[in-house]
Amino acid sequence: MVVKLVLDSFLLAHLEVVVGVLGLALLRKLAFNRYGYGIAHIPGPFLASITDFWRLFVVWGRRPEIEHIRLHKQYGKFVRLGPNTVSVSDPSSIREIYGLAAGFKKSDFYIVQQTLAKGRPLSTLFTSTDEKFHAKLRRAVHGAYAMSTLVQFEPYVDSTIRALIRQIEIKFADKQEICNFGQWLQYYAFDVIGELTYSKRLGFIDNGIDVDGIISSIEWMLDYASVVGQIPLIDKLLLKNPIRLFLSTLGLIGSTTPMVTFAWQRFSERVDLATGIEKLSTESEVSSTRRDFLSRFLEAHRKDPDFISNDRVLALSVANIFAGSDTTAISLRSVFYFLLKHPEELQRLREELDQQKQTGKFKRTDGLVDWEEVRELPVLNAVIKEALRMHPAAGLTLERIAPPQGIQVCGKFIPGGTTIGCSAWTIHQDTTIFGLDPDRFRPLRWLEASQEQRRLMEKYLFTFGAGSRTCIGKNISLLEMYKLIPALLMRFQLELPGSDSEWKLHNAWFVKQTEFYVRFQSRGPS
Ligand code: HEM
Repeated sequence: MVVKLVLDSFLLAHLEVVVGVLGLALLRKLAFNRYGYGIAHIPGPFLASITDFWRLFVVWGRRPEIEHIRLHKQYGKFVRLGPNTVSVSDPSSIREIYGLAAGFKKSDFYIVQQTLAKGRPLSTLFTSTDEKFHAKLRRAVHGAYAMSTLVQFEPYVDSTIRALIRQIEIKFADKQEICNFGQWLQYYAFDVIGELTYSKRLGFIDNGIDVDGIISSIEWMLDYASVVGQIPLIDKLLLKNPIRLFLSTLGLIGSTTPMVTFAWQRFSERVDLATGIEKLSTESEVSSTRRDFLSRFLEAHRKDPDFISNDRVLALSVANIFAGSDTTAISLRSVFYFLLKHPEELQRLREELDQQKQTGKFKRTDGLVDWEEVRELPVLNAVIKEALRMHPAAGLTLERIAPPQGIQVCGKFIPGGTTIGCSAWTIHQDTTIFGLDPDRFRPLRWLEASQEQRRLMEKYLFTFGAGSRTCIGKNISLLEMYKLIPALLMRFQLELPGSDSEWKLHNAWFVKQTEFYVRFQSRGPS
């Protein structure tokens, strides 16, 4: 009490001095931010150079990709986005930053995305920032995602496509009701991941609902992580504050993320938690032949139980759901939306598919197509690549930390510890690679380009990232897209409710589209 009184009277008597000292300390910090990190020569907004709150607010505005494109147009290849943060939009920097031996590691932005399991952050394949640990984990499971396993995954994708078609027929085709197609594509992406991971559709499509609120919980997490991830320290005061985590480990408060609860339930339905071995139930009699992700992760567990522990198996499944569902839904929405906005492109694709069908190239009689039949179709290829270029799912720079000794990027020295990265949204605007009209949806650019130009366009398509942390699920997502798009286009006539219908975009790390409505009409039996 006495101490407080003395302190109060001191503060009152010396208020100006106290304010002056604090002001000086703040100025010193701001000056250090601007000049102390060794990147003062990199241009960018003044506010960005003195405080990370600038980029936090840009991201909070929910359209940072527009700001990033604008800034690169104004300042060139290098833009300073924070006191210690740089965005690069030169395609040749991709190899330098993300290359296998480049020596960069993921930034703390990814730690903010770590979901919690009983108060412990889960370090997954996607969110791990320890590159050695990551490399070992990736080696242990990469076979599960290899191109050669795709054929074994096809039946799982087929059954989900059939379920989606059935629902569209029942609810929307030839009816007045307009389909919230964006949402159904999300149900599709979640159910496919469920099928692939657990051999079990999770019920998004069958029930037409967000099962266990899992989609909205991921949405909440992305909203949070995208903003807070700009100043990761804030996460330690909020979701990952030590007191909260401690109380959660004691079970006094619940902090387990719904996505983890969800993955854990699926996991414990299949695995005897005491032994870590798959349960033998009538349903899993097929387990000897079942080759879904979970059984592949459990195989890795049997090979190296210490490293691939039960928790790691859980983390691997969570990474699939987190990284593979929204991203695929976003990409599918882009394909359909851009096609519907460009009827001549839709027509070109329809003609390609109809011709394949009429000439007996599609063997199946159930209206679906096999991966082998569609993976090389030129127009389909061009449409998908162009949609992935126009609207990459990840809407911020893929942040990395420069190695301690510093490094040259595009001829510029970047000091060790600098956060640096490229965003697909700015890379894909590069006119030297993608042509003079990069903001137009023009699949023909992929067909008209010379062999050399196409090679460059493919090389610098950054939608799936690059290097050691490149998307491990790319083949799976392509499988999901290459099979669904023809199946729907051959079965239905799709149109936007009005010629001026526009989707809405919300960039919370993943650039999600909403209000994408479509009318369906049957095209007759296939
Ligand atoms: C069109 C759909 C997809 C897009 C656009 C996409 C995009 C990306 C990107 C950009 C990264 C790199 C992130 C970074 O460097 O910061 C990534 C990593 C990853 N993706 Fe995908 N992804 C898609 C589908 C999938 C699917 C279907 C799965 C799972 C089956 C998946 C699982 C992962 C995982 C586990 C990582 C982390 C890989 C690592 O660090 O080793 N993704 N994805």
